[in-house]
Amino acid sequence: MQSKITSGAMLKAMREKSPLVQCITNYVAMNIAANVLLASGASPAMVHAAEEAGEFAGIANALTINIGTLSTQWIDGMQTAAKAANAAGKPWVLDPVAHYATAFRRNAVADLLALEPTIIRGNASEIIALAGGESRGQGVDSRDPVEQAEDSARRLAERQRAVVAVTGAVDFVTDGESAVRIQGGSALMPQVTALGCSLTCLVGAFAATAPEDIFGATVAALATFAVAGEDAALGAAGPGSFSWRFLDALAAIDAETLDARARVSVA
Ligand SMILES: Nc1ncnc2c1ncn2[C@@H]1O[C@H](COP(=O)(O)OP(=O)(O)OP(=O)(O)O)[C@@H](O)[C@H]1O
Ligand SMILES: Cc1ncsc1CCO
Ligand SMILES: [Mg+2]
Repeated sequence: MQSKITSGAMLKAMREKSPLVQCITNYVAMNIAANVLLASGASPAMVHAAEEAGEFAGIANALTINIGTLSTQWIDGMQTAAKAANAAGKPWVLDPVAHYATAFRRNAVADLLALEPTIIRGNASEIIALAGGESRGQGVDSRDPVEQAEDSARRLAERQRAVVAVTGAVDFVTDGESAVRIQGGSALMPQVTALGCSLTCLVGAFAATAPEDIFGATVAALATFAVAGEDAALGAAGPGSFSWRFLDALAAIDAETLDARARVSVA
């Protein structure tokens, strides 16, 4: 299903709404992800404890769940929040960080998939493994090209009835029927930790803005990262200066620029 409104219009609407996004993310990502959301115009809250995660999911406009630094207590919070989001009809995004690495992660992700995430966002190695394929991922880092994950993404999207976003040099988004590729970004992006985790949170912000157009919302979030990544790379001396330039670029990008520069093509 192709989106009826542009990524730029989505960005504008997201900023007008400034959605509250409950991010259950890892210790590495918490700070950068919150800053990415603030710079983009959304309102992040890192709330993960089982005692409150479900209640908070009732308040938030969207939920994102990332298994990067997992523990049994965190899994309780994730499941409670996902169930509450489902009960309240709110979209939620799963980021299956390195789920192939250990049995603990595999089991946690299988249980979360059973709770039917609205969107799954991962790197190529994660998506290949999630669809049952043999991935070459090393820890949290992808070692597979996105092109190799495209069939896996389509299968996973069909199986889960979810939108699947695979990120890397050229991103790929599919709902199992339609698919697009998004070019842009920078080779410096995978050299800064947790930008993928941060993108997962931003996907939540766009999904909260356009729950009726989850595919278009996902594309808009990825396109925003792609254009901001290009801008941040200009003049960046390396991963360090890229990192702060990226926040500035996210804050500076406007709807017209996004629509003029987003490179989204039907796959
Ligand atoms: N080689 C590249 N060239 C351009 N953009 C890239 C490249 N690699 C990644 N990106 C971009 O970086 C962002 C994060 O995607 P990535 O696939 O690195 O996530 P990830 O592996 O889950 O990251 P992390 O686990 O560190 O959070 C996306 O916007 C993606 O398009
Ligand atoms: C480095 C790292 N380790 C666990 S989560 C994380 C952030 C990138 O996925
Ligand atoms: Mg990741």
